[in-house]
Amino acid sequence: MTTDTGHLAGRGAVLRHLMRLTWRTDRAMTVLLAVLMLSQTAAVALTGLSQRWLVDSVGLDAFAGLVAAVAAGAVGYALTAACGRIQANLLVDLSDRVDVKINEEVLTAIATIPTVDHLETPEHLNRLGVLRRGTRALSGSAWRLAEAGATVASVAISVWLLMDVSPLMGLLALLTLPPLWTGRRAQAVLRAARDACAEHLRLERALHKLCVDAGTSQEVRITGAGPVLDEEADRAWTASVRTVYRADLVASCWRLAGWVCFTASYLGALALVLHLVLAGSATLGDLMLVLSLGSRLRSQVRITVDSLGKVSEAGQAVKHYLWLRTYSRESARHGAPAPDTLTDGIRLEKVSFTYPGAAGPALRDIDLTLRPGTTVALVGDNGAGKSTLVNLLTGMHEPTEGSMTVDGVSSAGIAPESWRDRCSGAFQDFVAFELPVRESVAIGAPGDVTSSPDTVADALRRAGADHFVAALPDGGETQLGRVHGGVELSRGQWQRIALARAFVRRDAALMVLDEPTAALDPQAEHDLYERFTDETEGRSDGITVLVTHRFSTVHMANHIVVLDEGRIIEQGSHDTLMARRGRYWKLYTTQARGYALPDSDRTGER
Ligand SMILES: Nc1ncnc2c1ncn2[C@@H]1O[C@H](COP(=O)(O)OP(=O)(O)OP(=O)(O)O)[C@@H](O)[C@H]1O
Repeated sequence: MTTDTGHLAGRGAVLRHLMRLTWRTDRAMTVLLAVLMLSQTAAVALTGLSQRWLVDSVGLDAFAGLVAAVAAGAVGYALTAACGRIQANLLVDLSDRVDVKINEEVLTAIATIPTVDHLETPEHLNRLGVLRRGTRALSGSAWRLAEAGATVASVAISVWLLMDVSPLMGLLALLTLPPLWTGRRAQAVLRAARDACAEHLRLERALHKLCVDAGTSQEVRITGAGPVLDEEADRAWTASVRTVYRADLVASCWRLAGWVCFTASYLGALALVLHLVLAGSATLGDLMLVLSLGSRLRSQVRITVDSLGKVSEAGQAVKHYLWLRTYSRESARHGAPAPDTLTDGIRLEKVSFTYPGAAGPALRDIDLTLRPGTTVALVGDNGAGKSTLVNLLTGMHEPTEGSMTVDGVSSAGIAPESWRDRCSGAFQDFVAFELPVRESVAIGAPGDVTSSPDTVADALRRAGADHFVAALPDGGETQLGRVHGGVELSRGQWQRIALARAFVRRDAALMVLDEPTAALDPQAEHDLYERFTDETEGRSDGITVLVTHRFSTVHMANHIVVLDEGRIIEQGSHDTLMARRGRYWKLYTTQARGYALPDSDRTGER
């Protein structure tokens, strides 16, 4: 009960918020729409009344009354037709604009949640999918509700006029109940189906995207996986269509049942008035009124059912919107600002982490100290937990157990956006920002004064991108990316731009380089890290965390951490770990042996 009340209060708050949003979007149009809606309600009453006057005046031979009735009917009809058309057009336009604002709100909420858990949990992704598809319904929901309210008012007027014929006609108001109730049942069935389809629709979109996306379609074509993916996507689509189809069928049965009740009761009402007319206690005008208002009542109830249906559709989006707001509020952390310079560094004590919904932890009992001014390399087999550890350090995930401190302050007590401002990073799956070169690099420190042309040029140089950028048609101002008619780069060149983006924030407290040179050749990677190590040698505050599988690079790090199945199995300097002849030694010597020249080649060299 309390939950229901809270839920209703939440829905009320969302509705008020939507109304404010509509009002702020266009006040004049909001007022105009409200006036049009009221005019339509008045027009309904006027049309009904005019029909009654008309028949009564014919009976009484009252010419003036006849003219007045025709005039009132004409005004009522004109009002209904004109207002309805204008209202529909304006509503589409205003809803479109409110939709843009709601989308902005939703995307901002999704993007500003400090961690990325919600983007990796299927249940949350389904909710976000339904919400994103439902923003259009949300944007018009306040109007739909107003429309339903106005129609209910016109139903009340119709019934009041009918009661003039006979108080028994008041019972006609009850006619509206079955279609309204069954309409609600139908909507509940459709809502459940939409929720049930979310997973299938998400899968279908993801699979079809793989086939048409420029980045993935090449592999899909070469491997010939297209038809298999297409078939899988079709299966997901068919499952979704079947669910909706079944729900449509059930919903139609509910609606039909409601209208059968309505029609039966209406015919009963007509029979009653006919009986009254024959008995002389009602006029032909009354019969005309019942005929006219009765059929009008039917269209009013249909509009109300439709409007409430749209409100209910929006209600489903509201449910997920409320969840997003609550989730975003509960995840928000307003901690202290991150330290300007690190003195103690980052410490992890007994840290474990389990991905949402995962069976077991990806990291267990991690004890690690990252000292300022050092480069720490994370090594280990695929799936050992290196990227997960990087994600914890940057705040993309929070430890599920243990503690992480930055200069002695718990990471949970530091404002996430402040910590992110102190981090920079380059990744294997980098983003190719299709912007002019300078912007594509400067975006690494947005709003930062250090992103001046000189700083960008320096970052490009450190990333080894200066030579090819200088050769571009407009140098640093060259537009990148063929989608915008710019210059297309090779994957390695794109990766160097991504590295420059990481380097542009020179004062980063934490720089994570998670296999950011996978697209570079080994020599280029070696040169890059050598230059990078030389340049950062004098820096006493920043921490660099490096993930790479190339041991020629790893050995340059001050501290090396070896992970295996989510645990740290060794850590120390290159020399210490080599002397220990443990896993690091084994990995290093195996790779070194792979690069060593056979004796015959050495002889040839000499
Ligand atoms: N988003 C996720 N949800 C659930 N499990 C995940 C997720 N990402 C990674 N994992 C799991 O966590 C474990 C560690 O993965 P992680 O990506 O950290 O390994 P890694 O050492 O970086 O591997 P690689 O060298 O292949 O990049 C793996 O078992 C992986 O299956």
